[in-house]
Amino acid sequence: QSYVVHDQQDDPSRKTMADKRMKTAGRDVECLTNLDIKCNPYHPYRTADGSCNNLQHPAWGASSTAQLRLLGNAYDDKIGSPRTLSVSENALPSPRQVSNIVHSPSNRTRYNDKLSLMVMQWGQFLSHEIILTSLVPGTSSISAGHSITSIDCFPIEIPEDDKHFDTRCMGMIRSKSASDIGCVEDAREQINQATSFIDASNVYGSNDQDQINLRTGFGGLLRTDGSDMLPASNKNNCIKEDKDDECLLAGDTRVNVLPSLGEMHLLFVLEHNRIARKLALMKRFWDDETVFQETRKIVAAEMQHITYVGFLPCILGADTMQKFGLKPTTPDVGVAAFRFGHSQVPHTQGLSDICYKVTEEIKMETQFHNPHLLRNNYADELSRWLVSNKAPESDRFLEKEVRDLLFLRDNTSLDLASINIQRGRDHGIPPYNDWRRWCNLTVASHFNTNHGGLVNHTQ
Ligand code: HEM
Repeated sequence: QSYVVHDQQDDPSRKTMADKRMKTAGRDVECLTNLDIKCNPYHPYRTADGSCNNLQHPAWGASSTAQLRLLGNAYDDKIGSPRTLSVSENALPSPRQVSNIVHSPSNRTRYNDKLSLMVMQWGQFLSHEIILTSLVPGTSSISAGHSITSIDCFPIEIPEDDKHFDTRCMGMIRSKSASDIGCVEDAREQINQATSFIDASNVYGSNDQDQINLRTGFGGLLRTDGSDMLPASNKNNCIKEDKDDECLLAGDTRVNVLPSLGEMHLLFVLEHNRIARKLALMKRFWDDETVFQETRKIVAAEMQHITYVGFLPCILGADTMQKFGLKPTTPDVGVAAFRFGHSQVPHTQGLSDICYKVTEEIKMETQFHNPHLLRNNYADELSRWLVSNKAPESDRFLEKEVRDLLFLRDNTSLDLASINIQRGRDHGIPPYNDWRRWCNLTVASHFNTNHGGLVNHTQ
């Protein structure tokens, strides 16, 4: 293979797109269409935003494009109104009520004897690699504000007899509408801010500006804090202990959500720099851009390899892998199928010593948006804990820490199961039985929950 380097900045068509992205960086996203993009067919590397992967359809898989559907939408009005708002007999139960009956943890967590917690952690890291659904600007789905002022608020009703929450309402904001900003016509669609390919965009960012911010500009290296830790971010998206405290910066904004997720980001930044240093020694005439792009290519290939050789067979099984010829993930997975990993989330963050003995188990609810464990040099201990402890079974149960105590702060928290259900309605995802029909399965008339609940609520 020849390593001809085309400087993206010298390519006028790329410049136009980079300029457009620069304008939007740090602000609300715009959407890209095939018409916006002019590709250089000779450019040897993936673009930062995933455009031009397919020269005939340059926007396919690019960041800031509308998400696709396998089945048509199931909005109440077929345009964008969630089914739950229906006053007809089709009105749906509160997601929290469903969550209480279906997803409430069983007395004892079932563990999978074959899978370590790293399978869960890779799942989350990978899901952030291929999907970041834009929310309505200026809001955050994690804010549990109870005042409903905007049509984009989509709060979750909490039943009066709820055992955990004493308020009647859990805040949720609708995903941004791609239709509202002219990305698509007709019905409401959602936007993916990440590239859809496994191209390590969660390590390198999903647009030109983010990628530039993450690079040192010399030796092809990515930025660190100078001592093998992720660089500091200027955003306020984590818990700060004092005014000088800083959150972590990575290619995906969710890096601070949990220390074990941040640890995966750190691992890949260090891996990038390890390879870049070796390449720079071997190819002394390569400039920063060439070392960076060649290393990025190798790191993305590593992520693909881990996903297809390690992760997917654990999740899908060898037969399904064979049957579908290792097919890449399909549309709709982000809001529907891929959230299966929420049931594999454990109830702690743990540390293991060099003999892989667990030395500490820390309550999960103290660790959300709290990067201090990682920053206090526990990265190795966290990694050892992830690879040597069993993952909870992938089932319908979510641990209390994510079902009652998600993002706990000032006595306010959220339920991830309720949010998943409500998000499905927000996106107009068709009901369960439509998916069973699509998979050639029989239609279910009730959930056999062993709790005696939810019969006739299969809509
Ligand atoms: C480790 C603890 C985890 C926490 C605290 C967590 C939390 C969250 C939250 C708060 C959301 C946004 C919900 C919304 O507003 O709709 C979300 C989305 C999502 N999660 Fe998780 N999650 C975790 C693990 C996982 C795992 C293990 C997987 C997969 C194996 C996963 C896959 C997803 C996917 C695909 C989305 C949708 C992303 C998007 O559309 O932007 N998560 N998660």
